[in-house]
Amino acid sequence: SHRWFFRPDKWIESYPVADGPRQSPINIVPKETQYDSSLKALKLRYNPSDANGLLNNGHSFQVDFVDDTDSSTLTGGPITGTYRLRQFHFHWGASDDRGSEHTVNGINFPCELHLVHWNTKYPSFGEAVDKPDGLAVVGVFLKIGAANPRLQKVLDALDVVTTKGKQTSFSNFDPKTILPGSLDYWTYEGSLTTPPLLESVTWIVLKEPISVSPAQMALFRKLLFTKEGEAECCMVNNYRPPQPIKGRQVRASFK
Ligand SMILES: NS(=O)(=O)c1ccc(C(=O)NCC(F)(F)F)cc1
Ligand SMILES: [Zn+2]
Repeated sequence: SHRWFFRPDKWIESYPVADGPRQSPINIVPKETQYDSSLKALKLRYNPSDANGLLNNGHSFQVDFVDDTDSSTLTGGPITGTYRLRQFHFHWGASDDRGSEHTVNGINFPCELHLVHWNTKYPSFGEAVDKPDGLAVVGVFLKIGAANPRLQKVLDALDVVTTKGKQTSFSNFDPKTILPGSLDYWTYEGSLTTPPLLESVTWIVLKEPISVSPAQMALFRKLLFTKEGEAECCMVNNYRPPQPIKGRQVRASFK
């Protein structure tokens, strides 16, 4: 079943950094975070025409962005300089009681969105991905509620990328439309949550979730981990559980 396709407990065998000092995700305990008045507001400026395709990569699906200019960027927040949007993707569960990677007071959300950005002090994403200040990922929780019309355009494209390796055209989409009203965030130094688990990510987790309906969650769960022609295994529970905080400080941009 899907347990054989996504085995976070096995990753240590090939990626010793799996039990490193700054692994992600983590459980966020708001009462243990520290408000930092020096944290700036997040500035997300995305150009919808940079959206460039949607891919089932075998462990999630991602919407890729053209990142050869500074037309879709993240600035401000806890970071210095300019980070370019590379892709966004999601993690979700087999049922609505789990699926997110970060948790808040031990609470799991059914889904979590990650917007992946890389530091333009490096020449490319590939050069940035293994540097301690190389990436900045904005995490957004999805909680069960009313159907989210802004999400629907992404979900409607999934029926043609059911199997691993399938991709489809996807353009003219502004990720700002799937962000919550408030950009209040928690931030900490962490890692990629999938192999190679590189400790290169400044995490920026938004406090306010966006909504998703049960019917919309069912669309995520129609994807497969497997390639066309292989015995089908549904793409669910593609989330890594929270990792040890190891003394890290989680800062809050809000009181
Ligand atoms: N789930 S996450 O932490 O946002 C996350 C973000 C990006 C990647 C990624 O690009 N892996 C491919 C690479 F770079 F070659 F390693 C993996 C995980
Ligand atoms: Zn992710």
